[in-house]
Amino acid sequence: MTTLTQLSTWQQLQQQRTSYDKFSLRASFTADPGRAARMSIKAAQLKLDFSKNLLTDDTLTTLCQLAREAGLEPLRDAMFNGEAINNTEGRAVLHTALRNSQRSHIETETGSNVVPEISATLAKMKQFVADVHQGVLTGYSNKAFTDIIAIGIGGSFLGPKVATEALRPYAQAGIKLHFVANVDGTSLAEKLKRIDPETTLVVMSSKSFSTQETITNTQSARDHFIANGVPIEAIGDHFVAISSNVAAAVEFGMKAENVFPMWDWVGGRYSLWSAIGLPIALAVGFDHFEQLLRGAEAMDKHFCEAPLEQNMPAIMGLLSLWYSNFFGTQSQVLLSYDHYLRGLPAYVQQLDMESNGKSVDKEGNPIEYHTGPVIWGGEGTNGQHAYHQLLHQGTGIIPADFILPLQSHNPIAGHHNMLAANCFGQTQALMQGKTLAEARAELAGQGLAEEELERLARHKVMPGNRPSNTLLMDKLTPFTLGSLIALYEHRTFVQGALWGINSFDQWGVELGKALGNGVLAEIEAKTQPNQLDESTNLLVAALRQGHI
Ligand SMILES: O=P(O)(O)OC[C@H]1O[C@](O)(CO)[C@@H](O)[C@@H]1O
Repeated sequence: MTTLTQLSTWQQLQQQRTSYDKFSLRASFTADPGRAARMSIKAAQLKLDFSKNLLTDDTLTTLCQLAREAGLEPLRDAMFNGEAINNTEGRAVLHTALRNSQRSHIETETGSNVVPEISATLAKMKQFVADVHQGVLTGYSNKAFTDIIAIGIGGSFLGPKVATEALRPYAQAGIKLHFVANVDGTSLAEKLKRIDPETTLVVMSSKSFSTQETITNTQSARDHFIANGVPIEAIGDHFVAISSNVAAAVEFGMKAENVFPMWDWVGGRYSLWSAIGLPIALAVGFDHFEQLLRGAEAMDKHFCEAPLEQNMPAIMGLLSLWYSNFFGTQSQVLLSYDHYLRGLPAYVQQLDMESNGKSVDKEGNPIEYHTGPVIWGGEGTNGQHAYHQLLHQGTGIIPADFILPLQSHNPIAGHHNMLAANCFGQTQALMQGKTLAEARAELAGQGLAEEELERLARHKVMPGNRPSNTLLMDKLTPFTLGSLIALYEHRTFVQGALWGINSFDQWGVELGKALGNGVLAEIEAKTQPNQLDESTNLLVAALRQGHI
């Protein structure tokens, strides 16, 4: 089998890479007035400007050829068609089916059509949301729900949390959402302080129904509710669940009709489109949740139909590979120039790092190139007063995605133009940098004496040539949010597909969970003491004593 690095296009890219030592983005823009218009794509109500990348037309063509040679398109089609591309778990990967309003038949590898159960679940969610909002479903005392505590972790938390935060302008009046993920009791306790159990609904989300944090938080919330007036026989009115393990949820005390299904063919970090999105629908209404699905569906269509040279997720994935494997970059930064999108970096962090943090290929062979980058980021303009210094003048290249809605939901005079100017100005500064001559001229303009000017000039030099994408949308809406999240899902897929890894398992998190259970047994003195390594034994002993 030909490996990625043996492909002829990989070798062409290696040759092309050498010419980038002399490549200047600033000069490219001067020499080529059509660069930005040509290196821009509009799809699914998003616009990507990728012209501020270390990229020539030739390299773009070669990268797309690499994708073709590596079989990206057939693998993409296999995913959309329900083939078991998650080969270590023998599962289909069908989160895209959850938002497909066109097809009535999508089969998993076992031959079962998933569409009817998706439709039935959406209908059930719609009814449930309407019943909660209209006060048809109430707590034990027949008072309407005012608060929802959503308990879940990882993919059963980040999607609902980030989408609910992002869609705040569409919030349903009279309903407050609270998210609890961490097993740190403080997280739950702080939320419980803010709610009245009598008018609070708990939505527990756990695909497996075995995740320690989620089970423990839900049990403790149930204890709190019972201790604060909710009759034990009414717990089923206040607790609902989303899980692929319906039996376990019912055993826990949920009413069977209030357990929403999840399926093996939806990965946790790809699950916000399923019933795991119930907290989103409760927060913003089912119609807006449907719009979120439509936005993602529009991006799916684009990903499936656009030629690679005009394909937003493909180009973003290829750029990621270009930097990781040919420039040695280790991380990528996401900069949301929208307060409502402040959680997106954390969402994409899980999506990408849990998917592509792998070092063997699909057959288990060690791979010889760098895979999943570290994903991090935050909210513009805060980052400009913190870590942007490293982006501009640090020793390494950190490719950046800048995300900006053109219209604000809160157009307070002047603010949005300043926000946008900061966003665009940062991409410009990263791209063009500042030469030594420019630094000198600037200092001379400030009237500095020659010696002082020379002393400072080198500190003011900015190398430039620092790559960035700019993603624009008219406005942050449920549709554009869906499209944006699906874009990052598919970017992640493209990278994993090219690297030949399985982006849909996460075995790496299992060892920590298993060892954590062993440590807990020691802490609770259920096993012989001092069975662990010396360092961990001493840590456990300190905890038991309660002081250092
Ligand atoms: O929904 P569950 O089964 O509680 O799992 C929560 C999370 O734990 C993981 O399995 C591992 O961290 C994630 O992939 C998943 O989203």
